[in-house]
Amino acid sequence: MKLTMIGTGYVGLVSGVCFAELGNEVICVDAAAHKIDMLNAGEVPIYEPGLKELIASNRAKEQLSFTTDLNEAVGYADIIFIAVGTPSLPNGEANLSYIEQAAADIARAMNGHKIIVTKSTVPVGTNEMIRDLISRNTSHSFAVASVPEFLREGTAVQDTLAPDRVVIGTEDGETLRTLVELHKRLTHHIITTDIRSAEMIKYASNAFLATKISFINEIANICEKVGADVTRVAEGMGYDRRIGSAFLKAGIGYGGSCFPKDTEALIQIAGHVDYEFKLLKSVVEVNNDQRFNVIRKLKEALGPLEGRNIAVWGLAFKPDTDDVRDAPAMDIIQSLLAQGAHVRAYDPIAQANFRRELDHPSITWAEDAWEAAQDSEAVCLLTEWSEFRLVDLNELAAVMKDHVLIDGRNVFGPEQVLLSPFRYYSVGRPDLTHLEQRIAVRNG
Ligand SMILES: NC(=O)C1=CN([C@@H]2O[C@H](COP(=O)(O)OP(=O)(O)OC[C@H]3O[C@@H](n4cnc5c(N)ncnc54)[C@H](O)[C@@H]3O)[C@@H](O)[C@H]2O)C=CC1
Ligand SMILES: O=C(O)[C@H]1O[C@H](OP(=O)(O)OP(=O)(O)OC[C@H]2O[C@@H](n3ccc(=O)[nH]c3=O)[C@H](O)[C@@H]2O)[C@H](O)[C@@H](O)[C@@H]1O
Repeated sequence: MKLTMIGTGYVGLVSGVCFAELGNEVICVDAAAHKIDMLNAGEVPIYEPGLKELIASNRAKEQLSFTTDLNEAVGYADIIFIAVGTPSLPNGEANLSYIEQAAADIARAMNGHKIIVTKSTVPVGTNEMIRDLISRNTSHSFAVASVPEFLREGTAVQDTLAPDRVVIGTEDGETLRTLVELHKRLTHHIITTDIRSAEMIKYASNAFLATKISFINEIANICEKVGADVTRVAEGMGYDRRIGSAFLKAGIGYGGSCFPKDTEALIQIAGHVDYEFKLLKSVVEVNNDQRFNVIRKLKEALGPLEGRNIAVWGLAFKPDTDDVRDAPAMDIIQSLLAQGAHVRAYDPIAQANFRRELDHPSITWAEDAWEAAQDSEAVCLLTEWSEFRLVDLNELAAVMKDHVLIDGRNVFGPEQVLLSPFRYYSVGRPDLTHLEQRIAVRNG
């Protein structure tokens, strides 16, 4: 089939490339000329494992191309996917201006019947708004559908080629058959539904995953006070198939371009129909506070932070991405700076993106984890990049001025910590900072 993808962010680019990989002819279009220039030069504007290779092979097969010319791209295809951003407005609602612009652009460029599919995460009712907007601006026939995207950054290619499910919301039978045909090689789990339910499935899924994270983070906070180990608690809960083990990793809270904005947007969607989503409001509140446990633990270990050298390992909101949108590291570093600390920051991939968002004379940008730790009094591990797991804690201690380790992602095991001089703070695991407890753990 001939497909056009509007927007070459994570969703547009990865889905476009994966549809090409399945044998479709795909044009990806973006209004940002610098992204298209990069893609045409063989570069990839985002860091996503496996993506560069797939782009190269599909361009070589002439299955995939990139352009800024939306007229040409819309004219060429049978199915147009809208994959533009839907960031938060200051009040938490989704900003639909990119969606409206894309819909208006499509309407003007149409040259015959088109299927217009929204992949972007949009509030319930948005596809109907898109249908109205397009019908006011074209005389050609068309159908709309909602096919929300569930990929995760860092594993986007495998998530797209082998999704848990595909949701197709449309009220048009022929459109449904075409979209099922397009997606059936990806999974047997194709859920077909009305448009409004499809739109809601996306928000409900992200909100539920965010709820699991805030839930386990609260359990972790209680574990710290009662002397239980949240990693064992999560394991014990996760074997119950009704609960499941995924998304029960306690840490410094969720970040990224989606959970924070989509939870806020769903609270607003509910509010517009006079429903107060109390549970989700608490999920957000818990998440917004969880990251500051890092600061509390630092103060417990070091006292006032003014003039202290604090190393920060990991700036991306999760490993295997260079995305720093709503990364917990942003708030944590701002808080450190506000308290007069010197920050020595390092991330293997996301450092340049982070620095564009937040730079300060009191931040030293390190070339590697060791340089960040040099002469520091504490290391705060905020993103669980695999290279951090391999660090020998005794070698690390040797380059530091004092030995505080705040492990925001529970990367290190008690056996590594017990043999090191660190005053170690994890999330929801038994306190290893006092000698008697260390000896008790060591003796089993
Ligand atoms: N990032 C992710 O992992 C996921 C994102 N989503 C949703 O997918 C949507 C897109 O997200 P991202 O890919 O992260 O967005 P993004 O903001 O990274 O990229 C959107 C792209 O669309 C382009 N664009 C905007 N208006 C345009 C127009 N009228 N014509 C042509 N290009 C235009 C922008 O220049 C930009 O390159 C959002 O609604 C998001 O919530 C859904 C699942 C996963
Ligand atoms: O709508 C979206 O954009 C996407 O949002 C998330 O994907 P993503 O944000 O890429 O990454 P996740 O792996 O979900 O992680 C989100 C955040 O939660 C945190 N997290 C995740 C899992 C966990 O157990 N604990 C935890 O703290 C991560 O560190 C990260 O900060 C969803 O997982 C995707 O299904 C969805 O498509």
